[in-house]
Amino acid sequence: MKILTAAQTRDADAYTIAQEPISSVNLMERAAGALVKWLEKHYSPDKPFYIFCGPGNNGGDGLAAARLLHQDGYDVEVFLVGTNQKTSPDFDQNLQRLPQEITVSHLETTVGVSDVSPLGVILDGLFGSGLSRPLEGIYAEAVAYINRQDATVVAIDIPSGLFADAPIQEGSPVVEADMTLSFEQPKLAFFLPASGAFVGEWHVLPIGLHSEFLEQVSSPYHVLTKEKAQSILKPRAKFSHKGSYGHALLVGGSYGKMGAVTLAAHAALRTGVGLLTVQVPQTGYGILQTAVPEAMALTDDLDRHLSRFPEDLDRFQCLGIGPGLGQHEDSRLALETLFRGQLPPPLVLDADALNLLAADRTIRQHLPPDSILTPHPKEFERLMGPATHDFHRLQLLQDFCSEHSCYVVLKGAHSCIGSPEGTLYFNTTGNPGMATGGTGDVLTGILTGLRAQGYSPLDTCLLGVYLHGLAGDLAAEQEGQASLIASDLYTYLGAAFKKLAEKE
Ligand SMILES: NC(=O)C1=CN([C@@H]2O[C@H](COP(=O)(O)OP(=O)(O)OC[C@H]3O[C@@H](n4cnc5c(N)ncnc54)[C@H](O)[C@@H]3O)[C@@H](O)[C@H]2O)[C@@H](O)CC1
Ligand SMILES: Nc1ncnc2c1ncn2[C@@H]1O[C@H](COP(=O)(O)OP(=O)(O)O)[C@@H](O)[C@H]1O
Ligand SMILES: [K+]
Repeated sequence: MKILTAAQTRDADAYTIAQEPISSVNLMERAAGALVKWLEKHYSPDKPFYIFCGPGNNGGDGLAAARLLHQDGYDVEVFLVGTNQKTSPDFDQNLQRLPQEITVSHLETTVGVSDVSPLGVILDGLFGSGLSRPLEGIYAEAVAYINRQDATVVAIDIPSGLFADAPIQEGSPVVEADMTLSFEQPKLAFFLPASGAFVGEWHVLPIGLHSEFLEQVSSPYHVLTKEKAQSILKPRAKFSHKGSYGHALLVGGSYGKMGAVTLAAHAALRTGVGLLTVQVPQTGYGILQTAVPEAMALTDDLDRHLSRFPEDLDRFQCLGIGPGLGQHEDSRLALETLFRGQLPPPLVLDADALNLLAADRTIRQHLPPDSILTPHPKEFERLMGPATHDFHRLQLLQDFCSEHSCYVVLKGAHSCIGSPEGTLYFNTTGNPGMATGGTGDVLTGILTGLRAQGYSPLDTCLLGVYLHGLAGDLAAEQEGQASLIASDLYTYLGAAFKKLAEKE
């Protein structure tokens, strides 16, 4: 699913109005209808609704929703905020249509306005994708008032005060929504930490924008959906054998960090890879053979850290390097020798492999094309320097992928996969239970296992990141988020594969 900019959304709107054709006010009616249908499904008529409307079409949506909820027997109160300035024509029309019985207050100030019922629902229709500058005056006051209330806050289209596709200044007024109901497409801001924190849970409500426009419009930003991940998944053939599913090599582990490569090994095996070998320093031999009997072990000459890669790399279809590797100079030299030598098998690089890469710009120039890198934001910062804001970080991600012809998984609540063409995919699975040590190592194992099976680098990232998050969601359903640990992710990977394969 594409993510459109605010300007593209306006164009989609205009195209639909002209081509369907439908009047602008009827398109608003359709949006409000979708909104109210969702609200009525989730909130019973004993919940009072407090609807805050600004001067634009977002306020118009709020007014239309007020009328529809009222018609269906809900108790509705409307607050008009700063609407003594110029209002949009569709706002005006919906204000005229508002039934007389609905209480309407014009807010000039929130001083003295009593609190709403904590059992009620506030609909935030102050501003939508038309926001052009930070909120001030009565708008900022209304945002502060909404944020003080204990009622559930549902934002229409986007929390007021957020820009759909641009950063907000720190401390500027933004509605803190529990839920955001976004028309037709999610906004880019939903996926990024600084702005996404205001959005709460979000849902997309289709409002029938013209499919022709949505198909032909070009956007570098995509949502990684279940359908997309499902389309990548390959079934296993009846007469296949372990030779059909690739041989992966994981290289990592050092004294005190054998757990990382062990987690990755379990995860690689659970992706269905045919064979797995793990290269560890000597201290790791017994640990690995005991913890992961399905994997073959190779040992380094050294006891506590790695200093070389196996000679016969050609027999592996993917090489995953990094979990627990450490940053010893010997390991850095081994990486440099690997990069400067014959083209190695496809690579997945994580953790200390990335830190070594960041510390030495000359090896980075030899990064083999089509490699997969999986930094968290701090590792990414070491590679690319600090970003001034989340949107800038996306630009840096695109620059890195295109400069090095590689694929980067920038990990986070919505992990973002960048490709050399500049396309970015935002993941939708996963939960905060996964913010615990070792979950990134599991991802490295998953990606290494999938890549060894012949998935393209992009498909490996999309399928692997989706499954990793889905395994986390299934694990959290059973174990809860706080108690989730990294090994739960590979334990639930089988269930994630099954769930992904299910047709709805
Ligand atoms: N295609 C769609 O997605 C549809 C969108 N609709 C709604 O329309 C909204 C967009 O409507 P608008 O473009 O009218 O945008 P807004 O409702 O966000 O209002 C923008 C208006 O407020 C002014 N403004 C912007 N920032 C301001 C600030 N900081 N202080 C004071 N005034 C400010 C602008 O000059 C403009 O007049 C969407 O978010 C959605 O709720 C629906 O009604 C219909 C279909
Ligand atoms: N709040 C969150 N919501 C969803 N996924 C998360 C969240 N926090 C972390 N994750 C996921 O957990 C993994 C953490 O990886 P990483 O930071 O490398 O951990 P480690 O180095 O301990 O293995 C990433 O895949 C990331 O996307
Ligand atoms: K809003």
